[in-house]
Amino acid sequence: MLFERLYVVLATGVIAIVVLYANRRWRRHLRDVPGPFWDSFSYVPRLLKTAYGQRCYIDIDLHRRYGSLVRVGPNEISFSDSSALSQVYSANTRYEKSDFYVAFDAKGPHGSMPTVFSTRSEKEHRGLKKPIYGAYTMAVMLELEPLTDDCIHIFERKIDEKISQSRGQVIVLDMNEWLHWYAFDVVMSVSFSKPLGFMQQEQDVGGLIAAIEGRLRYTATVGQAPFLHPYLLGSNLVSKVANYIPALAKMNTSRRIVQFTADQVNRSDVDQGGKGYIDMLERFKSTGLDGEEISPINVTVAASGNVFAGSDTTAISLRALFYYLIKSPRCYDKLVREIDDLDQTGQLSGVVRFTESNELMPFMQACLKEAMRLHPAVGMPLERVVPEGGITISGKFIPQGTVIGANPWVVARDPAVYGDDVDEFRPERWLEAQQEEKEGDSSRLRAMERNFLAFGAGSRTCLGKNVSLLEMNKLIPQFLRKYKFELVDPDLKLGMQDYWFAKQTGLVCKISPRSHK
Ligand code: HEM
Repeated sequence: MLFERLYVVLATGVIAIVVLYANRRWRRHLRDVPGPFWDSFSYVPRLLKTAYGQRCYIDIDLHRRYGSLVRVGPNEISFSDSSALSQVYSANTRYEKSDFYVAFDAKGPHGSMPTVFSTRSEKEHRGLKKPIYGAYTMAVMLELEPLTDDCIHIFERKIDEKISQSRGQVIVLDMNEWLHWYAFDVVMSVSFSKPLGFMQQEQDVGGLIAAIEGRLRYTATVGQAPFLHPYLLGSNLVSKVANYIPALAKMNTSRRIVQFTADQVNRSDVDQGGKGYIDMLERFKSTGLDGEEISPINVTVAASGNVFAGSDTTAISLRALFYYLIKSPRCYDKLVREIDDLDQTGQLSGVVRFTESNELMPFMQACLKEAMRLHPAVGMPLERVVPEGGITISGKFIPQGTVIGANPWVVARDPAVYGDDVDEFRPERWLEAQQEEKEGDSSRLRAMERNFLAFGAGSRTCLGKNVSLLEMNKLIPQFLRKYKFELVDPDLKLGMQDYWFAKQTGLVCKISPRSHK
C-alpha cells in the first residue's frame, strides 16, 4: 500500500516535470525559433556554455549556424538583425535590462543595491544617472587630462628603466597585465585623485583585479539562470559560508569592492584645494552640478561603478589594438607614419594630448574603432525584456516578457554591414564610410555605427566612454612614437576568458626604444 502511494507520488512528480519542460520547450511563438535543442528545454546548457568562458565565440558560431534569431534558453533569444538594434537599444527605450544584471547589484552595508549599470528599471536608471552623468563629460575629462599624463609618465619611466637595465636592448613585458595596471591607475586617478599604484608596485594592489575577476565569473555564469542568485551568493547565509571556502570566496567579493570604494569616498588624505581640477568623486558628491541631491551611499555605489567597470574594459580595448596592429605590419607602419609626420612638424606635445590624437590622427581613430569592432570588451548578449506588445524581428513575432539580446561580438561581424572581409583588421573601412558620408551617402557609416555595440547603445550606453577614450587616445600614439612593439611569439593567437568582459590572455611583447627618440 505504502509503495503504491509512493509510486503514485513519484509518477505525478515525473509527469509534472515533463509537462513543465515540454511547456517551456514548445512555448507559443518561441517553439519554432531555431537553436540547439537542449537550450530550449533547460538553463543547464546556458550555464555550462558560459562557465566555459568562450561565450563570444559560441554565440558567433550559433548565429552562423542558425541565422539572425537563435533560441539560447527556454525564454531567451539572441538576435543579430541590424534593423532591430535601434529599436531595442534606443535612448527612450521600453526594453528594460533583464534579470541577468541582478547579480551585478552592489552589496552595501544594508543589502544589495542596484547600480546605474545593473538596475533593471529604466525609471530608476534615470534617477541614478541624473546626478552623476555630468562628471563623465569630455569637458571634465580634458580638465583631468594631466592626471592621465602622470600615469603615462610612470609607465614610460618603468619601461625606460627596464630598457636601461638591459643596456638599451629589447625588453619583454607582459602587456596583458601592464595595460590593465595602466587602465586601473588612470581610472582611480580621475575618480579619486590618486592612482592606486599598480604600475608603481608592478602588482595587483590589494588583489582588486582578482576580486573583480572572481566576481565576474560568478555574475556572468549565474546571470544565465538569475533565479538561482537568491539561493547562492545573493543569500546572506550562503555568502557568509562561502567566505570559508576558498574557491567560492574568490567570487564572493562584491562587498569588498564596495568597501574599497567606500574607503576612497571617506578618504581624508586628498587635498582638493589648489589643484586646478575637481576629480569625479568630488563631482559626484557635489549637489550643485545638476541641482540633484545624492546620498552618501549612492555616491559610493556610483563610484564603485568606476572601480568595477573602468579598468578591464579599457585594458581589453588597448590590448586588442596593440595585438591587431602588431599582427598587421601594414597598419602598424601606416599609423607610425601618421604619428611621426605630426611629431616632425612640431604638432605633438611632450605627452600626446587627447585633442591632438582625436583631431589630427584619422588613421589612429580608425584603428581604434576597428580594434574595438573586432574585439568588443563585452562578450555576452546585452539582454533586455520585450515590453507589452511584443516585437517582430526577422519576420518573427516575439511576445512580451521574452528576454532578447544582441552580443556585440556577433553584430560586429555582420558581412552585410561590414563587408565580406568582416573578420579582417582593416581600419580603412571606417575612413571609406566617412568619405562616402562626406559625399552625401551616409547609409554605410550609419549601419556600421548601429552595429558597433562596443560601448553599448541607447539609454544604457557606457557612461565611462570618455574616460576610456582619453586613456586610449593618449597612450597609443605616445607609445608608438617612443617604442617599437613586437610579439615574443609572432604566431601568437590570444587566449580568451569571456565572463562578461572578453579578457585576452598571453599578450607578451618585445619592446625596444625607437632609435630617433
Ligand atoms: C573601452 C572601454 C569601455 C568599454 C568598451 C565599455 C563598454 C560598456 C558597455 C558595452 C556598456 C553597456 C552594457 C549593457 O548594456 O549592459 C557599458 C556601460 C557602462 N560603463 Fe562602460 N565601457 C568602457 C569603459 C568604462 C569606464 C572607463 C567606466 C567608468 C569610469 C565605465 C562605466 C560604465 C557604466 C557606469 C555603465 C552603465 C551605464 C548605464 O547603464 O547608464 N565604462 N560600458
